[in-house]
Amino acid sequence: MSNTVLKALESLKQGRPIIIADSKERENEGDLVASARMVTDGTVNFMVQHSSGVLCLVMTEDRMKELKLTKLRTEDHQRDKFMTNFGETFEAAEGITTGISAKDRAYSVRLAADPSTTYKDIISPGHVFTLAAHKNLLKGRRGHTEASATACELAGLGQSAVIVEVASPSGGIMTGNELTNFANTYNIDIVTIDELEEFYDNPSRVIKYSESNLPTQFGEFKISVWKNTSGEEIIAVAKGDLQGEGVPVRFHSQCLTGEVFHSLKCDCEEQLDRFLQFMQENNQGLLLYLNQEGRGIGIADKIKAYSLQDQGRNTIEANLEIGKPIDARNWDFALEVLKQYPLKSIKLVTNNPDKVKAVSEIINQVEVIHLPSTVNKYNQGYLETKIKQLNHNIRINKEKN
Ligand SMILES: Nc1nc2c(ncn2[C@@H]2O[C@H](COP(=O)(O)OP(=O)(O)OP(=O)(O)O)[C@@H](O)[C@H]2O)c(=O)[nH]1
Repeated sequence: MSNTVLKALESLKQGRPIIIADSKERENEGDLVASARMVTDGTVNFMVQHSSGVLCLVMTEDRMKELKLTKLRTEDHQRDKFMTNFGETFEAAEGITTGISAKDRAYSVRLAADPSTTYKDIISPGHVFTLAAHKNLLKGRRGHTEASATACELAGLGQSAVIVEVASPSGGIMTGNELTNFANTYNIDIVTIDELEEFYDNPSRVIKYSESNLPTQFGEFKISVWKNTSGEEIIAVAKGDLQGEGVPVRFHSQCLTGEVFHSLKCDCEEQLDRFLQFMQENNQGLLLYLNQEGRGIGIADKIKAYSLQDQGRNTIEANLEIGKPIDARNWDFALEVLKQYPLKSIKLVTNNPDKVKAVSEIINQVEVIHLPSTVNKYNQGYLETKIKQLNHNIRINKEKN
């Protein structure tokens, strides 16, 4: 289910259309939906060609007010069983010709969806219809208007969408199999309003996107990729029964220099390898591999900090000198992923007190296991700084064993 939603959100981010289908009980129809901020001229052209041509910009009521577009609710409105919240039509005040072409409408839509646009930048009436989404979205009204605003919000693109109803060449509105075939022909993602709502209501909004076996030199594991709605990813490497007692768990921050190039400046690769070995020996465990290169500052700044460390600064001083925090990591996404596993009591493998504090907030039984780090002439200062200034509980090994 959620994979479908995530794929659709990805399409919206790229300015491509998706189809949102509603239930048989309601209209039983599909609307072509695109993000109003991201929509391309080509997408609007496609939407116009496969609809009756009535292209609507969905926005919040507040935005409609800001743009001084009046909602068209009248007494008559009560007789509309769908309670469609039409607003006045509009188009860009400048930068278009007649306003009706797909290109002109795409321009008008993008303009109105741009938060910096004011009512002075548009004129009304124009060639783009408008719809106000209910302020409680699908909780307030289960229409395509609210579903499209929900989808765009989930994609991180604000509650502004552009929508049309998909028309059948027969002259009717497309439903059922005809809609599915249309989506397949043009490779368009279809999501239902129910799927969107379920996804929106899930407080963690993280999903396991993919999973496979992973044989390694340490043993056989399962690798999965978790995603959140911001498009961030966490890699989970798991082994065995995770419901048992004392399951080994580790949050591991990415370290390209250590893990790919086997740098001797840090103990990251050793900690990773030791944990994979530990999972294998225990025949169970969960590693969450986090995209937090350089304690969250990224590889480019980590290397900048390294060059200062080459000149004698320690790892803390170097980060501060380049204007970065000592540690920019945040554990929220990792904790949400951790919550998806049926863990009761764990052995948290780390030397970092911050990780212990974070994990202990969501799991009651946390035993902490400290794995040793091997000292060498390049990482000695780094390990000492971590022990003395960052309170890491590192047991130093003189030689790797
Ligand atoms: N900015 C910066 N990042 C570093 C440096 N050395 C290693 N890292 C990064 O530090 C992260 C690992 O943090 P560590 O402090 O080694 O260990 P930890 O993850 O906090 O704790 P453990 O669970 O005990 O391993 C990885 O993202 C590495 O890329 C450094 O000198 N500067």
